[in-house]
Formats: sequence, structure tokens, C-alpha cells
Amino acid sequence: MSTRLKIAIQKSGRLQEDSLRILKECGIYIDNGKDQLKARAQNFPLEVLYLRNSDIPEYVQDGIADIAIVGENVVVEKQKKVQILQKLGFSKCRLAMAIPKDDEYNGLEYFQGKKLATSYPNSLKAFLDENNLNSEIHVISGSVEIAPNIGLSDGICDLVSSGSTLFKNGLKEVVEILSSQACLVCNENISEEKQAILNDLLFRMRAVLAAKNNKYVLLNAPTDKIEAISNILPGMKSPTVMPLLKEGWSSIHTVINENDFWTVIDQLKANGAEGILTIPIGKMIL
Ligand SMILES: Nc1ncnc2c1ncn2[C@@H]1O[C@H](COP(=O)(O)OP(=O)(O)OP(=O)(O)O)[C@@H](O)[C@H]1O
Ligand SMILES: O=P(O)(O)OC[C@H]1O[C@H](OP(=O)(O)OP(=O)(O)O)[C@H](O)[C@@H]1O
Ligand SMILES: [Mg+2]
Repeated sequence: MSTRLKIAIQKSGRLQEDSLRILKECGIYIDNGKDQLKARAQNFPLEVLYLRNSDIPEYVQDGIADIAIVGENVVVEKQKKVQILQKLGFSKCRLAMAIPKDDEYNGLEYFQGKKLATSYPNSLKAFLDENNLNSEIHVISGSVEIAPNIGLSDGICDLVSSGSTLFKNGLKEVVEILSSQACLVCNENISEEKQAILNDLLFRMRAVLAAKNNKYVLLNAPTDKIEAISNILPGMKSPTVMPLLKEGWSSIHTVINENDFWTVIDQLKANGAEGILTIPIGKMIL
């Protein structure tokens, strides 16, 4: 039987859809029967194990899965020996301390001697120890934001994204402990054969991720402004320039980071650029 790399993906929850999407964008198609706990890729030596996010670091450490897509916050919390290979840019959130919105907050001393509810006791304990704080940790597995309202705790340590769950529960965020996103993790001792499959997968993932952050840009500009515009464009190497039928005008093509695009747009226009288009890129190999 030929070797297959085993990847763990969340069985159900926030990470599953985007995890399967990134594999698909890498050209990997999974036969996905509903409620299946194990599946195979049709066109890549990959076997998918659907597991609980919170169990994944241990499975990867123990080699049950070779690699996994998991929340970085869970990797930190579980303190297992796994290697983070690549941040994947989705499921972005932060682990933060929050307190009742009307409480006065004068700094970390606020937490001294307080009772704090969390589903992330190891991360909270590390934060308290680092800051020489003596607080009582109360572990609950979900709906942490309700704890202060029902008299279970004074404050909480939980994941925040938009902040709307905190707001709805009359809490305010006061300290960020950790920022997190989905990441690809790996067992520390995988075989050479599996490493070769992993290298191929990583190459594809990085091409997909680079493409997401960049746009293909086309614009028209007076030919005598090409040099000025090329100096403004933070492109890959050098822009492609083609003459337009209209005399004295050229078309310029390049690739720009999404963020840079918005910062240079006014300068491009000031140099006579017109008809500026951006096109999404499928894959980008640098
Ligand atoms: N509000 C949020 N916005 C963005 N990402 C989030 C948010 N809440 C959690 N996450 C990220 O998504 C991951 C999965 O969250 P989800 O609630 O689906 O599962 P879980 O309850 O942590 O795990 P399990 O699969 O063990 O039940 C979290 O570990 C975190 O990295
Ligand atoms: O800042 P927000 O955008 O409101 O998101 C934060 C909430 O999202 C997560 O809960 P989730 O919805 O995953 O529910 P769970 O506790 O059942 O996992 C997290 O535990 C917070 O409660
Ligand atoms: Mg959750």
C-alpha cells in the first residue's frame, strides 16, 4: 500500500469549512461522505481524519495524525509537542481578559485575588504567573461570558473576535493574552516519505496563500508617466508595459499586495492613471 499523509481536520465547527476549502484550492479533492470520520483524497496521497479541535494537538504529538489544521490558541493551550508550519490566515481571534463593563480597570492588579472563568486554564495560568498575579481559575467548557452574570466569577479569559459576545453579556475586554489564527501543524518525527508529501502540500498551500494577499493590477497611463508610475508600484519584479492603440498611452500590468494597493491608489491617479482594474490571482509561485 502506498504511503498517505494523515491530516486531522476539525470534525465540525468554525475551522472545518475553511480547512477543506484550502485543500480544495490546493487542487486536492476529498471524497466526503456525510458524518464520515475518515476520508481519502482522490488525487493526492492524503487521508483526512475528522477530529475535535481540542483533541488535535495530542493526536499530532502521538503520530495518530501526521499533520493538522487547528487553532493556534489550542496548540498553545494543550502544550503538546507539535511544530507550527504555516499560519493559514483564517479563524482569526484573540484570547483576552474581560471584566464587567462598569468596573473600573486600573491595570493588571485588578485581577489580584479575583475569581476568573475560562476554558483555557493553561494559557490563563501562564499569563497570571508571568505577571505575579494570584487569582482563582474556574474552568468551564463553554459559554464563559455568562460566568460573571451568574455570580460564578469576577472576570473571564476567553476567545474574542468581533467582541459582540462580550458586549451582549455586559463585559469589556481589558487585556489581550494571545492572538490566534488557524495554522498547519506537524508531528515532530515524520518519515522521509511523508515529509516529501508534506513538502508538496506546503508548496501548494503557500502558493494559494500568497495569491490571496495579492491582486493582479491593470491600468492605463500616459506613456511619459510610465517611469513615475513604475516607481510607485511595489510590484513583483518589473511591470509589464504594452502600448495602447491611442497614441501616447500605455497599459501597465503588475501584481500588488492588497494593502499596498490602497495606499498607492491616490499617487497613481495623480500621475494620470485611468481605468484601474484589479483581478484576483488563483495561485502565486514566487
Ligand atoms: N469567534 C471566533 N472567531 C474566529 N475564530 C474563532 C472564534 N471562536 C473560536 N475561533 C477559532 O476557531 C477554533 C474552533 O472553534 P470552535 O468553536 O469551532 O471549536 P471548539 O469548541 O474550540 O473545538 P471542538 O472541535 O474541540 O469542539 C478555535 O480554537 C479558535 O481558534
Ligand atoms: O467576539 P465574538 O465575535 O462574539 O466571538 C467570540 C465568541 O466566539 C466563540 O464562541 P463560539 O461561537 O465558538 O461558541 P462555543 O463557546 O460554543 O464554542 C468564543 O468562545 C466566544 O464566545
Ligand atoms: Mg467555539
